[in-house]
Amino acid sequence: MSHAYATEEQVAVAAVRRACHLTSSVFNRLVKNETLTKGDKSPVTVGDYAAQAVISSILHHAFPGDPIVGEEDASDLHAEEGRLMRDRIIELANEALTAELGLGDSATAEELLDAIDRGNHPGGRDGRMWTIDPIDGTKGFLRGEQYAVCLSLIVDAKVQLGVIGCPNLPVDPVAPERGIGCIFTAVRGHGAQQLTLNGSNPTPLVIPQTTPETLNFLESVEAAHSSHSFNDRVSSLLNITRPPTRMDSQAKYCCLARGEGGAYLRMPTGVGYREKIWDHAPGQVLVEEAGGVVTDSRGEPLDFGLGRTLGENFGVIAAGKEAHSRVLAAVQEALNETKAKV
Ligand SMILES: Nc1ncnc2c1ncn2[C@@H]1O[C@H](COP(=O)(O)O)[C@@H](OP(=O)(O)O)[C@H]1O
Ligand SMILES: [Mg+2]
Ligand SMILES: [Mg+2]
Ligand SMILES: [Mg+2]
Repeated sequence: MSHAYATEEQVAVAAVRRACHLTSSVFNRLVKNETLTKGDKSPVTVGDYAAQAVISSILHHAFPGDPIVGEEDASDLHAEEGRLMRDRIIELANEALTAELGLGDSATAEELLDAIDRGNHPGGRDGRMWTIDPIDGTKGFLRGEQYAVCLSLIVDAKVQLGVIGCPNLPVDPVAPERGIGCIFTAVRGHGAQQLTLNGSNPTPLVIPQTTPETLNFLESVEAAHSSHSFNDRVSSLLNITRPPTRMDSQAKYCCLARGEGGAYLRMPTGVGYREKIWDHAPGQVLVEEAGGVVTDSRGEPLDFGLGRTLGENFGVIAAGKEAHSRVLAAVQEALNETKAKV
């Protein structure tokens, strides 16, 4: 790890590992009153809050001056109704923080809620900032399917480091006996790799060439998050015969980076939703460092300097270089068809 972000990468992998152990152990013990519905109707669990507290505390310890753009905030936990959840989050976060990192005595409830709220940075074009998505794909997490613990370092609006932990993802899709649980890391200019969940056995990742027979789309499970019907249309324009692979979270970027699927296509459903930077920053650097290309549906790069969101939603196309240009052309053809209809 001889590069400018070696310390950041080491700290980020340690933080993601800790959070992955926390979330997978929480899943087996999750009970009904440990999930809330946020203002935008999306779910959040004690696992999301505790994992953000852990990652934010570890980052603060190592890089006290760095701002954080984190998905969660502790506002729903201050009220009396939030007390049971709050106690559980504190217990889980302290278990994870004191386990092996030697961060000293247990943190107080106030310190951990502050750690969660340190994720309130507005983002922007200048300087260093971290993004945390403590559980990406909370719906997948609740179903016992794919989810990801996602961390990135953005410097002057460019993602320099991405670390994604996927506790439920098979280590090797064609060798199920190797078990589940992987961590993916990428540093701009230094490649992408997959590690085991305990941080060992680094394997470099390079996206292979695809043909229409081997190409298929990776897409969200949730129809509300991206248009399944648009992807169907693009598939038929490209003569893709394999059905799409539906999977929650940035595990889609990880699978793409190691040669599964061939293209990740996420087109807006038309409800005016703005994509969040923490849902794409680590995936973008991972796919680019594995030799792929990530753009919106116009072929423009994603802009991580606009704030907490990517701005107006033109969707996301991620694929290997050659597949990307074919998919982009088909996406534009499908968009033109839609325009011609209205
Ligand atoms: N209407 C919408 N359109 C696109 N993305 C949405 C959305 N509503 C929620 N999301 C985002 O979709 C993410 C999950 O992506 P996917 O569908 O690929 O698993 C969620 O992340 P969280 O689960 O971290 O909240 C959330 O940020
Ligand atoms: Mg969420
Ligand atoms: Mg997310
Ligand atoms: Mg999340």
